[in-house]
Amino acid sequence: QTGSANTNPSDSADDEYITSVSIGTPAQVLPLDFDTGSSDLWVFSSETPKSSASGHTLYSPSKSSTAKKLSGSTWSIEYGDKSSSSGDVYTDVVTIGGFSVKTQAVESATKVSTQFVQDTVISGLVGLGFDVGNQVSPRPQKTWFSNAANSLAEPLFTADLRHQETGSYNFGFIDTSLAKGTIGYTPADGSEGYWGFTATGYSVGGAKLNRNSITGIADTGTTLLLLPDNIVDAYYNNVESAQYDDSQEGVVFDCSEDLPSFSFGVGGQTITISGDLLNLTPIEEGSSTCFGGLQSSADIGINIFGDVALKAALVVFDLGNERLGWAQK
Ligand SMILES: CC[C@H](C)[C@H](NC(=O)[C@H](C)NC(=O)[C@@H](CCSC)NC[C@@H](N)Cc1ccccc1)C(=O)O
Repeated sequence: QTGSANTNPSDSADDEYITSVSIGTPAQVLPLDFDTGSSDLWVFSSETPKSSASGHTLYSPSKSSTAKKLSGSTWSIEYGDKSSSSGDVYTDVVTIGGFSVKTQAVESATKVSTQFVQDTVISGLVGLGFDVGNQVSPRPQKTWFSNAANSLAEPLFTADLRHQETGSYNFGFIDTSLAKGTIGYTPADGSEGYWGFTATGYSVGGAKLNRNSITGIADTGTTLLLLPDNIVDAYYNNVESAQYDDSQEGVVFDCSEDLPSFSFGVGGQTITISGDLLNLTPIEEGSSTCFGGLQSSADIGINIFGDVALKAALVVFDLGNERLGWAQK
């Protein structure tokens, strides 16, 4: 068995990618953010305070004949951007891309931070990280993918995120036609719950890759490519108008400037992110100053290959072999 779900950018800056997920009987369809950087499936629900829930699609367990309260279980999660949510837990049938998991832990939010309240394009997250990262207590729950893996043709999923167009999350198979290049595989370290890996080097503007390795995580739930200051500086030294903008908390530049590409080595392949993909968006509607897709990871303490990097590739999250595959698109 396999599954295939379309995913769409949430806005003109590709801030998030939205995928429809069916929960319960009859199906309640919610727009969710698939997040390989976390391991909890949580949703806005009938239990979310009305003041926080307005504008969001809600899951109502009471309207699902297959919903069961996981009594005594609660969850609470904090994200790198200081956003957070918490609540209680149900189990219900969850269908993604035509594949159903009958008894999936669906974490219902009784509290959500302002970032989520304001982000009305999504009604929750589907954690696609490793189970060790799940935050349900007293008994941690499995992710949807972990529950599905044994029934899928292959215990893997792929992410094909695209700039301003529809992409896909495929489960149980690799559609190699989505990529131009060969898939390069490298070991994945799931010990922290993330999809951790090491890139073997990098270069700016198509130069030969150096051999300075970069260890980080592949995180579909993070918009940017977040790397160490020395690499960020090496890149923006090639962008004449680049400067750090305190209010934007990042490097900005003239939207009219042509940006160099950024490449990194992984699994014997080279992934090149075009300059266009590294110009994320004007800092505000109609501005001629643009915000960079590559920013510093110094404040977080971990390097994050977020959507800006993932958009350049077909990425294989191979749980069965504990490895990540990357192919140029
Ligand atoms: C460092 C951040 C906290 C403290 C840390 N939490 C994490 O690492 C969580 C699981 N993952 C995340 O905060 C990040 C990975 C950060 S690596 C430190 N990914 C998921 C995030 N982008 C999800 C999201 C999506 C849309 C809107 C907001 C947030 C922890 O629990 O220890």
